[in-house]
Amino acid sequence: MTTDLPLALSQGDPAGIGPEIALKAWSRRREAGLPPFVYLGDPRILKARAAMLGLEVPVAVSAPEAAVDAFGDALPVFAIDAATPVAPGKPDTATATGTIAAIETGVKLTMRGKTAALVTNPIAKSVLYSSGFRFPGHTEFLAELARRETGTEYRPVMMLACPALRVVPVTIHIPLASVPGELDQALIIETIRVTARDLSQRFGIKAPRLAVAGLNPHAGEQGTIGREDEETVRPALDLLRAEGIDVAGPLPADTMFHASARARYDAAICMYHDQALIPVKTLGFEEGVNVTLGLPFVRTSPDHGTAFDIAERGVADPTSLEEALKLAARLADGPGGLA
Ligand SMILES: NC(=O)C1=CN([C@@H]2O[C@H](COP(=O)(O)OP(=O)(O)OC[C@H]3O[C@@H](n4cnc5c(N)ncnc54)[C@H](O)[C@@H]3O)[C@@H](O)[C@H]2O)C=CC1
Ligand SMILES: NCC(=O)COP(=O)(O)O
Repeated sequence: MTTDLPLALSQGDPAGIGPEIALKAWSRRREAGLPPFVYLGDPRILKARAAMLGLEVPVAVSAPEAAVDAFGDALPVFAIDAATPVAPGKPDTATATGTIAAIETGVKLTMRGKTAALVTNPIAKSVLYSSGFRFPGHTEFLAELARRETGTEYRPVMMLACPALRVVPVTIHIPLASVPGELDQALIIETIRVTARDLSQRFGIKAPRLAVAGLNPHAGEQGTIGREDEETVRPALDLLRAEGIDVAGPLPADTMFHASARARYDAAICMYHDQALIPVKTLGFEEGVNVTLGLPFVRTSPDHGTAFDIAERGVADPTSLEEALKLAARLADGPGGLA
């Protein structure tokens, strides 16, 4: 990373594995070649987790401006008071305020030039929803926080990437039964435009090749197995081709993800969450990264969730977080990324 700014790393759900993988990543900073980062969260929770798991990590409360210098000797923490006890593996709505505050702080620091990019630890959507949080996930919340900073509306697009595959779900965290109703040409067109632009401008892929999955089995089999692929997806792709975007499809999703099919595109555009995330997590769960396109700043995240089931055990793998930190630093530096 050429910038002298640290990355901001939000705490995520403190009852999950976020604190543990942050501690482990810091411990592996030299061998993993990690850029400096400042953790946004409650230092007492981090210290308690380190002690519980037997991780010898010094934690130093630090302003972002001092974090790069501090990083060699201690894990710098920009303190956000959680004001509530946390039990690993036991999600609690009372922690939502601190979780949300860490994300808000990360956006402010990054958009105001104090940190180079934002990396988010996983949140449990259900915990935040039960506290009244009205966004489906980070992706949409970050666009709203960016709008509050600049007054501009952003179209956030989720992309997950591992060395073998990049995927973009057009619809994200909605019930499967709602997908056909939510899919429309405007959503498909906007999602693909943002993907093509950011793959080119941020990832340095000059003319991105995009493969678009149909919604239905066999991409609708000429309209005989569902009408959406002919009536919604295909016309959207025709319009994008007329704009010069390299899109293939709608393609049968079941034959898009084997090795020789993957060699024909730079990203797969999928119609719903699991159509996109099953292949990418199958091919690269350990090193997969979630990156939000369409924002005026860089945001990445590990591909996994809060893993409450292992939060007490000390067995969480920090690799995906480490890859998210490295990708955030590369993207903050300019075009590069996983290309
Ligand atoms: N970026 C984010 O904020 C994300 C948040 N989530 C949230 O996470 C919560 C739990 O979701 P799940 O579907 O259970 O997925 P999960 O990824 O938390 O866990 C799935 C399985 O993978 C294991 N696992 C996950 N990360 C691991 C790691 N680093 N090392 C070792 N094992 C690991 C878990 O122990 C579990 O058995 C949900 O509330 C969901 O909303 C899920 C994905 C992304
Ligand atoms: N399944 C991906 C996921 O839950 C991440 O969502 P987000 O919080 O990054 O919007």
